[in-house]
Amino acid sequence: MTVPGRVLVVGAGLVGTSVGLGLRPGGTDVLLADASPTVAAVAADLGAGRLPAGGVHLGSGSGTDDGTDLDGPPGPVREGDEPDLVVVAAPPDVTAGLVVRALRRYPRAVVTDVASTKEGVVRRVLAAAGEDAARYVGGHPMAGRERSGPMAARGDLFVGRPWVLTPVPGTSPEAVDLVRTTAGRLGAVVVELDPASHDEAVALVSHLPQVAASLVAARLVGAPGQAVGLAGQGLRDVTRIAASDPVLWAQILAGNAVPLARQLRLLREDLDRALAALEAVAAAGAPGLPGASDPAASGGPAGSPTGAPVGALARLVAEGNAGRATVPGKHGDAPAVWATVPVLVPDRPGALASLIGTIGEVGVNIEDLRIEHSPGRLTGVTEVAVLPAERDRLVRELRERGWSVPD
Ligand SMILES: NC(=O)c1ccc[n+]([C@@H]2O[C@H](COP(=O)([O-])OP(=O)(O)OC[C@H]3O[C@@H](n4cnc5c(N)ncnc54)[C@H](O)[C@@H]3O)[C@@H](O)[C@H]2O)c1
Ligand SMILES: O=C(O)C(=O)C[C@]1(C(=O)O)C=C[C@@H](O)C=C1
Repeated sequence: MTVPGRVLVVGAGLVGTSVGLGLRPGGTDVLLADASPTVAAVAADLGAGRLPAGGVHLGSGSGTDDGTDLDGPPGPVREGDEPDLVVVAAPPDVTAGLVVRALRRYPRAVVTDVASTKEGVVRRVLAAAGEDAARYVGGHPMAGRERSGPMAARGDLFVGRPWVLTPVPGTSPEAVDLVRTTAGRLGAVVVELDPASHDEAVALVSHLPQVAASLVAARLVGAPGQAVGLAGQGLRDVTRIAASDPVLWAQILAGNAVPLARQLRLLREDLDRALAALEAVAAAGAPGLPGASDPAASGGPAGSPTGAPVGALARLVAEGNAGRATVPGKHGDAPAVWATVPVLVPDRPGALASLIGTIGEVGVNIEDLRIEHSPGRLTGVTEVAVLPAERDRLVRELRERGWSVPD
């Protein structure tokens, strides 16, 4: 197992700074470079690494021999600045170019990237890098946030998350090993896939959800304030990633156009099914209202919605249940089915910390935690997710300690 002693991160935004923050505590010497010197300086201030002596010169063509001038001559570079591994964490449209320049600049280094689509990047690197391409390993951590830049970075961003590597025939096994070890040090779970299979997979699990979230959130623009003011947790859950960077995501979606279009066509068929069912319900008259068809005639209890269109709606939601149950839990485990314990928490400083402390005293592990914000209210509901076997004991212990736990 090889471990990189020195890592150069090119692109010190959300992902690059998170890589630095995650590697530094293990003793890795991390160098930071960014097209924006201010971004690189902020990332260094946050503790993600150090700036190479002489400043940062990326793509300037100036030939400054300071270790991060990717247009400079091949190494040796300034002593203490030659990396074992270069992680390109820049936007997808400049990734392949930066990878190729890093391979030329550092003839002994392994180079990887984190771009969200892989086939186009890998193809461009193979076409331009010649035999240097053996030292390139395509990569993609399946972890991120809806915010960009170093200030949003977190050292534990990759813990328990899949990190896809896309080596091709000709990739050096030593290079794969180095990147695998580095991702492992960041707490990620490495998965190897060919670039096309990766792109197919992320079209479904990452790019389709982004488009769906953006489209749902866009419906809110211009909606009556009264309607938006009623929003509960459902809308927040579905639209979190709609706050993502439009320029970055335009590149990601365009870089995976064919697989994503395939997924969207399938979604359109499902939308058409939902529409047809709703239109059929409407045509029959809303149940329980004047003009509604006689429920008894269709075999249902009085006042309840009945019939094939309603069955189609239930099927739609049930299919969603089945899909949701396939989503893995923490650390890439099998799908997690946790029990939820709702607790009323007073809206005052320290109340949540006190609840968490109590649960710790009771000896129950918190698998997940969700806080329902109720601005202006004196209490909020905190949903504590625990293993099902622990649920009843936690409810009992919390009530005994004076916490309000609704049934
Ligand atoms: N945001 C996510 O959730 C996420 C998750 C996994 C992978 N990714 C991928 O990671 C990469 C970076 O995304 P991010 O979210 O960290 O974006 P970001 O905007 O936070 O950071 C990108 C950084 O790259 C810098 N940059 C731009 N052009 C450059 C160049 N030519 N040379 C050096 N630096 C340059 C920018 O100044 C910026 O600081 C993208 O390829 C993205 O597809 C993103
Ligand atoms: O959690 C988020 O905010 C993300 O969208 C992260 C997410 C994803 O899971 O789809 C988004 C894009 C990246 O390429 C990898 C991860």
